[in-house]
Amino acid sequence: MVVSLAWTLRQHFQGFPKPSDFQLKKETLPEPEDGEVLLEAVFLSVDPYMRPYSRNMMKEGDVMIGEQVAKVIKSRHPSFPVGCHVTSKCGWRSHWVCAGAELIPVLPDWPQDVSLSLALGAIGMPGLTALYGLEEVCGIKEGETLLVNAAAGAVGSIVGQIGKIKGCTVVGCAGTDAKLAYLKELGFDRAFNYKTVTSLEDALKEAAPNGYDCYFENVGGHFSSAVMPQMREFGRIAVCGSISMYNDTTPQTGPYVHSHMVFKQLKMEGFLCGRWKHKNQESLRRLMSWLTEGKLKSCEHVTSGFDNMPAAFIGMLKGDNIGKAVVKV
Ligand SMILES: NC(=O)C1=CN([C@@H]2O[C@H](COP(=O)(O)OP(=O)(O)OC[C@H]3O[C@@H](n4cnc5c(N)ncnc54)[C@H](OP(=O)(O)O)[C@@H]3O)[C@@H](O)[C@H]2O)C=CC1
Ligand SMILES: C/C=C/C(C)=O
Repeated sequence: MVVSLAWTLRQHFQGFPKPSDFQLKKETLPEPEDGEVLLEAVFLSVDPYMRPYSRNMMKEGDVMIGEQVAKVIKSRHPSFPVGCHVTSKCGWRSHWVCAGAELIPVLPDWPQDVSLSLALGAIGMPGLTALYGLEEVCGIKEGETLLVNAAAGAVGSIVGQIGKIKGCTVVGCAGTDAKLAYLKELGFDRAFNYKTVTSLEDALKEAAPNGYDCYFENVGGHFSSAVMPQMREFGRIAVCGSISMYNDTTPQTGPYVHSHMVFKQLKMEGFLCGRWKHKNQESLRRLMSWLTEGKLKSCEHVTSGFDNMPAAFIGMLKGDNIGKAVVKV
């Protein structure tokens, strides 16, 4: 019998999440039955989607949703022997018993010198999101100008680097000067701090005087309104997220995009990375090749200790992270 720790949602978030919204509980787990395994968390992910999804998918008292890299410590499933690593969507739990069918093994031949935590970042859901947003939604082409916001984060940092791999001019925005320095290290052509520029409109114009062909949208709200007039004709906008709106208590309103959409003949499409899950294995291999060839770099903001899950989540929403925010147990 194993006693697991689990972080639950004590009460729905009102505005910005706070530590008292979470509660740590103990769960006694059964022994694994045939076809099941016992998992022990190694790395847990904290992601922006947990904020909006908590409202739609969870009730108070539920275990926080989320993905982790876990080690199999007991097994009654032949495909998942003791000692192997998997990704599991079992939430903010230290241990879990589940059917093997619910698990995704990490890529076979995972290089020894690549941290398994990247299965939650560059070689995981955020990396896939960046790739699908650019290839499937934007249909990005060599020579185009790409804009990405929240650019130093898990998704944005991969978006910009794939943009460079594809021969584009890449502009990124982020919220600290340390993040801008990181974007330069990654090869972004231009970067600015959206918090300190005197005019967002002028900063966007200065970074790309001829406008943007593709806009990878992570932020939404006012930022989005400033970009629309600066899209080029036949521009494409991949709406990946809108983190500037997740903690709003009253919805933001306009300006509205319609006239720019019409007269510039823009295409704007929201997407969830799961739409292309049939391509994930091939896509993860491609991301791993870029990483091992040195074309793709990955940075992580690692918080130590399962006890610190809420602090890591709140810190990520505040913008503490450069690269992917993860918790190491
Ligand atoms: N559609 C899909 O399938 C998926 C969508 N997403 C979305 O992609 C976006 C990025 O996610 P991810 O890379 O994991 O997260 P990040 O690692 O980028 O972390 C969040 C970052 O958002 C920025 N941020 C926070 N608040 C604001 C604000 N009010 N205005 C502007 N920026 C803000 C902060 O950076 P800074 O210091 O620069 O402000 C912070 O570091 C999110 O919108 C998320 O919901 C993510 C995965 C899948
Ligand atoms: C799967 C993730 C979705 C968002 C909106 O973050």
